Amino acid sequence: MEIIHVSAECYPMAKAGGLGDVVGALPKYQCKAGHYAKVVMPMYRTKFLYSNQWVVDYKGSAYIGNRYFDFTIIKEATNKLGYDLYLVDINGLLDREKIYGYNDDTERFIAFQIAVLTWLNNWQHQPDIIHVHDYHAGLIPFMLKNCFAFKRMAYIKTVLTIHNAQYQGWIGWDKANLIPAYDGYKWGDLDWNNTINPLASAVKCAWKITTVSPSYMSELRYNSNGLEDLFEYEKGKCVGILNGIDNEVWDPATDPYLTSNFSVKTVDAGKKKNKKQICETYGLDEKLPLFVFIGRLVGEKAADILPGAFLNALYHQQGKACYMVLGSGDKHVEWELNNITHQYRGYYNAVIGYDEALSHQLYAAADFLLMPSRVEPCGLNQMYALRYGTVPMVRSTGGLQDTVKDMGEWEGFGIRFNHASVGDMAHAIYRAIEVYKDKTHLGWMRKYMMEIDHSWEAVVEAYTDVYRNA
Ligand SMILES: Nc1ncnc2c1ncn2[C@@H]1O[C@H](COP(=O)(O)OP(=O)(O)O[C@H]2O[C@H](CO)[C@@H](O)[C@H](O)[C@H]2O)[C@@H](O)[C@H]1O
Repeated sequence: MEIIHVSAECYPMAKAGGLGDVVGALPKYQCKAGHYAKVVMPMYRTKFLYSNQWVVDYKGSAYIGNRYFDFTIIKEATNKLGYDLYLVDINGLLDREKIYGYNDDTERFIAFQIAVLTWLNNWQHQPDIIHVHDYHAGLIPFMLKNCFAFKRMAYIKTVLTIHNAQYQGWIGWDKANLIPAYDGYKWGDLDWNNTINPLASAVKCAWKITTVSPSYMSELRYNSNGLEDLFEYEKGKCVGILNGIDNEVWDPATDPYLTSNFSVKTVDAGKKKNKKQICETYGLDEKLPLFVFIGRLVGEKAADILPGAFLNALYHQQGKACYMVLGSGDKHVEWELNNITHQYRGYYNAVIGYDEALSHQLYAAADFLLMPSRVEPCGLNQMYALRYGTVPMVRSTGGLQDTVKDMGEWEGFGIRFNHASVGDMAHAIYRAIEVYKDKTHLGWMRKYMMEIDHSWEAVVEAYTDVYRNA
């Protein structure tokens, strides 16, 4: 099948979180399975753009509202990612340093979607599937079905994958003219609660919907930032498919970012070397268990409880553990997390920012990875942790409960807790410090975790079934 993935992120071109990881890997494994998968995304000014070769694939123009714009589609010249990567260059709109966070993000992503459809409309043939990811590409199913300019493609099957339903891309009706002319009777397919809601529109118009774990699929029917009734109504076309991870990128045996590579057989010694390097760099005690948090510092990840939880643990478990944070997001949380560094030197450190290399080093060095998420559609961090022999400590929600079994259960290998609260985290940290003393148990868990298969190879077939059903 020929599949076009449309997304705002794709690793290694541009990544702000897990969306980038998934869109960067799934097409590669679909191609390996015999499909012809491609990715099209905005052209941001990233390092990957400047360090690779590109060829022009298409030049076109379109309108967004009454603004005329030219665009160019360029293609990575060597197929080095294992699939064709296309970038949409719209001068002045998409060619920026960051992916999100501009006042005109609405215009940017609508123009991106119009450019993608204008490009596809000029193909001689039609792809089998247009696979859109999250709300940034969420207007495509509506535009294909209802915009006069794209009618020729109205029957191309569309699949929406929801990585995060918290963000829906709300647009006021005063900006409705940004969407190309469409059949006016169909305005309801754009609307949710008197607002244009790109995610809701995609849920209504896509032929099939997937979420990134089965538990999250059920959760959306009672917790989806206002779309609960819609998910209940559309449940017939929804499927939950647990994400995979790219075992080639995330492999402790070959990971170029690590001080010392290791495998299942050498995990204890390998982790020790990586931990030593991190502890030396960040002034921590390598003899103590190392707890790490990596992620966006936002409410969904329960980042707001981290400062309290760390202070509590640092006080009550004095001298028994070290903690390290890598993340960015809410400014107040960043400030609080930074502040602890001065109070508990030697036992705690924080790097505020985004650092891909350091994230790999931390998965390898840590003994425990904290994920107290309030909402976690799938979660990739815990799967990376498993692969690097790091015990995940997760709140029982979404994909976290689909992938982590508490060590109190038969063949359990992680630590689970029920509430995103300082109390629950304190208890979880206490349990972790206890198990750290039992080297036999810890060693068994590490080896067991590293052998769990979360590869994309095992997942690709589930997506193929969804495409076939569409
Ligand atoms: N400061 C930093 N420096 C370096 N790396 C950092 C970083 N902050 C985050 N990362 C990296 O970003 C990724 C985060 O992925 P997650 O899946 O945990 O969360 P996210 O909420 O972004 O993804 C959403 O989409 C994914 C994919 O479907 C779902 O798994 C998830 O539940 C959903 O919320 C990981 O690769 C992590 O290492």
